[in-house]
Order: sequence, then C-alpha cells, then structure tokens
Amino acid sequence: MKKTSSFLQMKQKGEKIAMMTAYDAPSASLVEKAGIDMILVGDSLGMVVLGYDSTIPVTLEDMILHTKAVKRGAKDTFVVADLPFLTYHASLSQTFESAKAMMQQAGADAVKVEGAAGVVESIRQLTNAGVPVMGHLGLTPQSVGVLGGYKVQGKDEESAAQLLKDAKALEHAGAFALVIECVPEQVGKVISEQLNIPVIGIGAGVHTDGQVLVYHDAIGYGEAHVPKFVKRYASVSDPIVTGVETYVKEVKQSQFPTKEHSFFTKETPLSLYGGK
Ligand SMILES: Nc1nc(=O)c2c([nH]1)NC[C@@H]1CN(c3ccc(C(=O)N[C@@H](CCC(=O)O)C(=O)O)cc3)CN21
Ligand SMILES: CC(C)C(=O)C(=O)O
Ligand SMILES: [Mg+2]
Repeated sequence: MKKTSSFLQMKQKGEKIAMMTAYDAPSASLVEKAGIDMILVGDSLGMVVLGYDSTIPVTLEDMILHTKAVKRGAKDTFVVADLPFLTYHASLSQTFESAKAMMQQAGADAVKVEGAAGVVESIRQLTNAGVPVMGHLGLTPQSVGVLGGYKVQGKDEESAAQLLKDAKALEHAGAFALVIECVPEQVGKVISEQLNIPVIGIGAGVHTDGQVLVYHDAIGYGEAHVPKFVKRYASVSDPIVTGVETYVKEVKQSQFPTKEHSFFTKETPLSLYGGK
C-alpha cells in the first residue's frame, strides 16, 4: 500500500500525480489496472451514480458503502474518501466519529474535507490522531448554496490571495495534500509552487502537482452535464447503448438465447418439451 509520504516524494521529484474517482469495485479495479496513483471516492457519486443534482444529499452511509466496494476492487491503491456534507462541522467529536467510520468501517486510507476556516482545527486534530487528511479549496461543491453555483473561484487579486492563505493554513494544520478545484491556471500554479505538500488540480490548469477527474466524466459514462475542464478520454456510453439495443432486438426476435447460451439434459421427457 502506498503511503502519504510517497506523494510528497513524487512532488519533490517533479513526478505528476494522476488521481481519479471510483465508486464501486469494477471502476476501482479498472483504474488500478490503468496505473492510477491515487483513487478518490468522491461525494460526486451523489451526482454521477445516485442521480442527485448536487452532492448535498450524500450521507456518511452512502460513502461507507461505496468506499468498501472500492477497497475490494483496488487492494493495492491508496484510497481517499470524501467526508460528505455536514458530517464534519457540528463538533470535533462529530468529525472524529465520521473519520473513524471512514477509516475503520469503510477502510479508507485518508479522508478529504472541503473548506478552510471551518476545518483547519479539525485537520490539526485528525492529523494528530493519525488520520491522513486531504484538503479541498477553490470551488467546494458542498458550499454550492453559498457560492451561488459551480463557478470559477479566485479570479480577482483578493480572492486569489485568500486561496493562497487558506492553502498555507491547511498545510500548516497537517494536510498531506490538497485538491484545488476550478481556479485560473495562474492561481493553480502559484499555490502549487508556494506549498510543500502536493496540490492536485481539477480545472486548475497544468501546473499543479497532479490532476484529478471524475471517472464518469473522463470515460464518457452517463448523460451528466460535463464541466469545461473535463477531457473525455473514452466514450463508453455509446457501446453500452448499442449493446443493449442489440440485446433488446434479439430478445424481441427470439434470436437470444441460442443453444450456445442454453442448458440441456438427457433426462428431459420429450412429453414435457412438447415433443419438438
Ligand atoms: N460529473 C461531475 N463532475 C465533476 O467534476 C463534479 C461533479 N460531477 N459534481 C461535484 C462537483 C461539481 N463540479 C462542477 C460542476 C459544474 C461546473 C461548471 O459547469 N462550471 C462552469 C464554469 C462557470 C464559470 O465560468 O464560472 C463551466 O462551464 O465549466 C464546474 C464544476 C465539479 N464536481
Ligand atoms: C471532484 C473531486 C475533487 C471531488 O471532490 C469529488 O469527486 O467528489
Ligand atoms: Mg467531493
């Protein structure tokens, strides 16, 4: 199993970190086979797997179920799991209960939390207790209601400076890495240069220490709206639809199953078989 220190070493050597989400055993085993450095069980699963229109309805139980499945599918890859909406703000003990469930029940190797001011103390305490924590700044989807939509963050001098300040605070609190989402390329570059810990970008330009994308977006699986920062590396929806269309047609026309996919017994009385 990879350790958090190996990602720090990758940054120090200038080796880029390739991270992708996975939500179940097959997606996890496929991304592991493809050589991904780190898997994120993102709360984006609410949108791409569960059909919600935001990440707000995702529960700790949802995250535990999917993280367990991912761990079964990818036994040799470092797995980070998102703590979902309002499972790490009410109190330090709530935060500890949530992280404990993700680490002990679900088997996550680390947890990810969104924001800065509200989570710096939690990151410090979790790290002290031995939980590797990844931060998440910029566009933080759990705050979509406050941000007023999924918009690019850090576009002016003041908000960019605040992002850098927040990023340093997370590093200082003990975060082992940081996701920075939907910011101008220049902001992604400066934050990556100014921090010692690896900065993983999504919609943050090419200069970050690594990249993360949502599995379904990257492989073209599903009909969800795709943000501008997504590149489609495959288009698996098309072969799925074509395959299922052919199945439907063959069932309707009694072309499936053929003898090849059927069972037979020498014992069957021909009378039961209608004599044919
Ligand atoms: N399928 C999926 N992919 C994601 O990357 C993702 C999720 N879902 N759900 C959780 C969050 C939400 N994310 C999003 C969703 C939409 C935009 C988006 O449409 N942004 C506009 C930018 C608008 C502006 O210029 O301010 C875009 O055109 O890309 C960005 C991030 C990223 N995360
Ligand atoms: C988009 C990534 C960073 C995420 O948090 C998620 O998939 O939930
Ligand atoms: Mg998330």
